[in-house]
Amino acid sequence: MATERVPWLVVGGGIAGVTCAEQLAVQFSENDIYLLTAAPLIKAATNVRQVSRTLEEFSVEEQASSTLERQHPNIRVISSPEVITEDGKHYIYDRLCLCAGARPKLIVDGNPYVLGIRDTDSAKTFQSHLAKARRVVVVGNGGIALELSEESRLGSALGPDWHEGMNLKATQEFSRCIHIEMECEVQRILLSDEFKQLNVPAQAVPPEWPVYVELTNGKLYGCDFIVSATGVVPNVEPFLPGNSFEIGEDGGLKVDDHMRTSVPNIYAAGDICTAAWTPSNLWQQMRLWTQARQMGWYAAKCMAADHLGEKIEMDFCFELFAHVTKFFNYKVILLGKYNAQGLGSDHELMLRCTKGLEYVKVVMQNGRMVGAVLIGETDLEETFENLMLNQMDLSAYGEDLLDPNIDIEDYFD
Ligand SMILES: Cc1cc2nc3c(=O)[nH]c(=O)nc-3n(C[C@H](O)[C@H](O)[C@H](O)COP(=O)(O)OP(=O)(O)OC[C@H]3O[C@@H](n4cnc5c(N)ncnc54)[C@H](O)[C@@H]3O)c2cc1C
Ligand SMILES: NC(=O)C1=CN([C@@H]2O[C@H](COP(=O)(O)OP(=O)(O)OC[C@H]3O[C@@H](n4cnc5c(N)ncnc54)[C@H](OP(=O)(O)O)[C@@H]3O)[C@@H](O)[C@H]2O)C=CC1
Repeated sequence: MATERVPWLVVGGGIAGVTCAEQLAVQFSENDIYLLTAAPLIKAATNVRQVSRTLEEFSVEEQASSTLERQHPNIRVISSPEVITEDGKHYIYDRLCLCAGARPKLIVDGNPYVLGIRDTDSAKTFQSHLAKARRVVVVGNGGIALELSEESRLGSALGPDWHEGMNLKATQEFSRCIHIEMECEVQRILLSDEFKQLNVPAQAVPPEWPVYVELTNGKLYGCDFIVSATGVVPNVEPFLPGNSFEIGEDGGLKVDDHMRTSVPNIYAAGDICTAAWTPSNLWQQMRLWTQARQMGWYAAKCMAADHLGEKIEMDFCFELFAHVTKFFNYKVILLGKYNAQGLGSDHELMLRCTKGLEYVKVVMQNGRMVGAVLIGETDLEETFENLMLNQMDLSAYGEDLLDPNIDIEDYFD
């Protein structure tokens, strides 16, 4: 078997892997950085804009690997799926960072009527199914479900604006309405033959669909196909044989505050990893593009620091959870414990809403602001971010905090 010794090896051409390789390439310009990826195209963050101390916006571009190699002449991209690659080459590394992402967690595996959306190929499959569909059932209540309900049109993980430029049109009948079933789960999925054996009266559910979902609230819906938008599972399997990685509860490779896995000299970043350090009170891991970039960058800094025997502080971006995105064409900013995650009943909520314009929710605990959801052009992100980072006691301000007649920015300057 051909063996090559490489100082720096990064696996995965998604945002975490590419950011990590780019950072190493800048820091060690005299070394070759090897980026190994299964897909022919890589993902790069472009037009990065710092919105505030912890919030950043950027576009994600799918690029040929040659573009990355042109920008960083010391990066070598190898299109192959393993550290022992398909063509039999064996890479021995000094330090390795695993950034192989995650895949959709489907409600059932192996059912041809149940689709997940992750990469360009799965989005295309979804698009072709949708073109012929009269009715689609979307299972889940997260990012993808929200984006799908927004438009009845509808390699590496897709990300912001993944549906732009895709003709995601269903048949006319489907375009007419969105029906939401709350507080229930899918009990079972029936193919049309199985459904027929139930002898359901025709007027209750017209027996004309290829697949049916039975919900825990007793309702039964027929549809052309089901989208399982129910989160992701980290892609750890290819790396487990022969290694003793510690695995987190959510199936990711556990990493410490230096992005180190439990195996010496192997780091991990992005969707594949589980943050196993004690987090700041205002940060939580979510498998997002933003965090993939931050972790990829920070992993490279940690690999470099360990190599040089230097100390490194936890990066500031892990102080406060901050995510900016768009839903229904509204700017959406999520800060800190925006959904009162982990706070139990020990919190208060304050709301301000102007229909069609803005929605502001803050989460307070012991008079301190610990989380916020800002929808629309509220212009409050920087002030709220500071209030959360400072943990200033705001009890005296009460509901004035959200009074639209008070210029809160001046107030706390
Ligand atoms: C439909 C959709 C919309 C999304 N929208 C948003 C959004 O608006 N905002 C946001 O912040 N996040 C969004 N996300 C989440 C975001 O895309 C992911 O969190 C992010 O892309 C994770 O980056 P990553 O680099 O860790 O993994 P990935 O982007 O999945 O990259 C993994 C890379 O590893 C390679 N790979 C996998 N296995 C191997 C192997 N065995 N050997 C070699 N290479 C391998 C893959 O080919 C790929 O290049 C969205 C996700 C989806 C699916
Ligand atoms: N604009 C953005 O920022 C976007 C981000 N993304 C990211 O892409 C990834 C994939 O998105 P998505 O699949 O929507 O994942 P998310 O993690 O966003 O949401 C998964 C949803 O599925 C629900 N769920 C989990 N298991 C089941 C089940 N068995 N039956 C019914 N519901 C279930 C969860 O409910 P519960 O909460 O109760 O557990 C949750 O509401 C995520 O990392 C997401 O953050 C995707 C699209 C847009």
